[in-house]
Amino acid sequence: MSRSEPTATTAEQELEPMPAGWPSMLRIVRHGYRAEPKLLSASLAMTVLEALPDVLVAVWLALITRGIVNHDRDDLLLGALGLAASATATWALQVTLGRTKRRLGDRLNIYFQGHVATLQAKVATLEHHERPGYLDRIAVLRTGVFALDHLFASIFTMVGWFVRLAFVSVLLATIHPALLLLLLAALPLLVVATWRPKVEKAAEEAVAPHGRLGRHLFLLGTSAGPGKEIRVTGNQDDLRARRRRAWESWFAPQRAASLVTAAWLALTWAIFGVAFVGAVAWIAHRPGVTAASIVLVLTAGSRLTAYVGSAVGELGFLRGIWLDSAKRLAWLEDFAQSTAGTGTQAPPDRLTDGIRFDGVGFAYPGTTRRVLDGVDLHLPAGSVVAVVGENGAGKSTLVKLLARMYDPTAGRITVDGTDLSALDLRGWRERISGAFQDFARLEFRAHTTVGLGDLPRLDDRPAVAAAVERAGATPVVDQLAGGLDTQLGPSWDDGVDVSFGQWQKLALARGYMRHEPLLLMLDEPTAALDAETEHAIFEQFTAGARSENDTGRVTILVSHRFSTVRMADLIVVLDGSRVAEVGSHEALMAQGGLYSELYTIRAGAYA
Ligand SMILES: Nc1ncnc2c1ncn2[C@@H]1O[C@H](COP(=O)(O)OP(=O)(O)OP(=O)(O)O)[C@@H](O)[C@H]1O
Repeated sequence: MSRSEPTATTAEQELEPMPAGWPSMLRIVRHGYRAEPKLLSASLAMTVLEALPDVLVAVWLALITRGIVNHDRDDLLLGALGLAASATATWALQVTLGRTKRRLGDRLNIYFQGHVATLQAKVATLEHHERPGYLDRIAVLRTGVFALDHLFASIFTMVGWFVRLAFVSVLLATIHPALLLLLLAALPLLVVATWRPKVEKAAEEAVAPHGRLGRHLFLLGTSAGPGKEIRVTGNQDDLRARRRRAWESWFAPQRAASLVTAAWLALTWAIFGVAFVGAVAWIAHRPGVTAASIVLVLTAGSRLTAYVGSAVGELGFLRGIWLDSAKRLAWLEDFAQSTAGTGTQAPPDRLTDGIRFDGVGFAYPGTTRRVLDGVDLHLPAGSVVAVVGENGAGKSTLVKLLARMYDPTAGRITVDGTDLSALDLRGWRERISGAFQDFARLEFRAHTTVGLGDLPRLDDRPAVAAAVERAGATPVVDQLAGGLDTQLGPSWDDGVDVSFGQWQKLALARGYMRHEPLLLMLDEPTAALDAETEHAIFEQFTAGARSENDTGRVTILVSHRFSTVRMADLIVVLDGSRVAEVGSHEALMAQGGLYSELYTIRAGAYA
């Protein structure tokens, strides 16, 4: 295996364990009951009822046999009528229950999709999108959520099989109590059936990173964008070999686990089979045994076998798929809750002092390397602050801490003297705004795409037009056939696509929508634009930031372009996770340190 490929355990390393299975399942059932109490109760009641006529078939067959052997017309008639009644009741219940369950399934499906989407949006941090182990959990849940309604179908079926098992056991006990020992013989089977999916799931989870890598490489090999690069570099064969290795590393351990558990299952089936044949032989050889009781043992026993088999299969599904989805959903609920933040203080209306970093250190969850260390900074109210540094110096991380996508692991950040973590998270997010290098392409009509930057002013056309103007996106909108009313995104009716840079300008306009933010974060929001355009946009912006700034807004600007950076009031130079220099362009140039060195190398190329 290549050193760059993931080891099987990396993803789940040091993650908090998933919640326990059965309590999670109970939680999901409670959700289902809250969402659809009537349909759920009706389905359960019918499931229990449905078991009775099915089991009684053994009794009717025994009666018919006794009627034939004894030439008893009453037994014969009763048995035949019972058989007909059982068949009719089974059919009627099956049809009604089938429809009810389908309706319940559809409704629960909609409910759970909404619930998972809401939970994902509620998670206040980015951790579940950035940490490999969480990505695995969410990826499985994303596909699993479409099947969560089946969990209920599975539970009903399970309940049905166990009710049948109980009925048939009573029936066997009426022939001879010793026949209940057959249930004991079924126990190892049920134990193995419960254990098997757990082992297979553990094997699946251990190799999940290989699966993710395989899918990633497959997408690389089959998508247009990477396709260009792969052909130019001639990497096809290497990628194909890596993908094959990834799939093999993913598949082989799972197959091994499956073979071992299948062997155990076969053994326990054999134990049950021997016990069943033994029970029939034993009953047949008992003195005074009647043909009717042999028929009863045979039919009840074979039904017992069928029920055990079905219960085992259903238990496997329940344990392997539904229990796992339930655990993931319960985890996501807990996770969303844990990231909600405990702060309650409202952010100030306007900044007077600004934002301070006191000894701030940060390591991404699940890692030990500090990507920010001992950061002391004062970002004065009303200022435009540029953050520069080499790739990986921690610029975006600093921005993420300010947006509270993560909390510092050491030190603290304060806003006008109040700890950022003491502020109500939602309240703080409502007072910040931003545009980022990895922006979202929101495929709506252009005015919505921009207006979503400030939900309360979504339909405020002048506000949208002003934001478009400030972001230098007016030419983009002018070029659209329907102006701000144009549908963006080629996959929609009348939808048009715009270039990467144009999407980025619209995203920047979205970032400018909030008119009174306390903090505006611009993390390389114009990286796709040429240096002159970026320069022009920020020249206009910084002039505005100084003249129309009633809230003491701090603007953080991350850029690699020194022609833009030099316009800032304050420049923070990050180097190897620490703040190397802070000051105005002139002061830093006079200092002759890292900034002046970088400026001299780079500025010539862009300014
Ligand atoms: N989600 C993450 N999990 C673990 N490490 C991360 C994560 N995101 C970033 N890092 C690491 O943190 C360090 C700082 O990353 P950051 O994105 O803040 O750098 P940057 O200065 O913005 O870089 P660039 O100029 O390339 O955008 C890098 O070494 C990066 O590998």
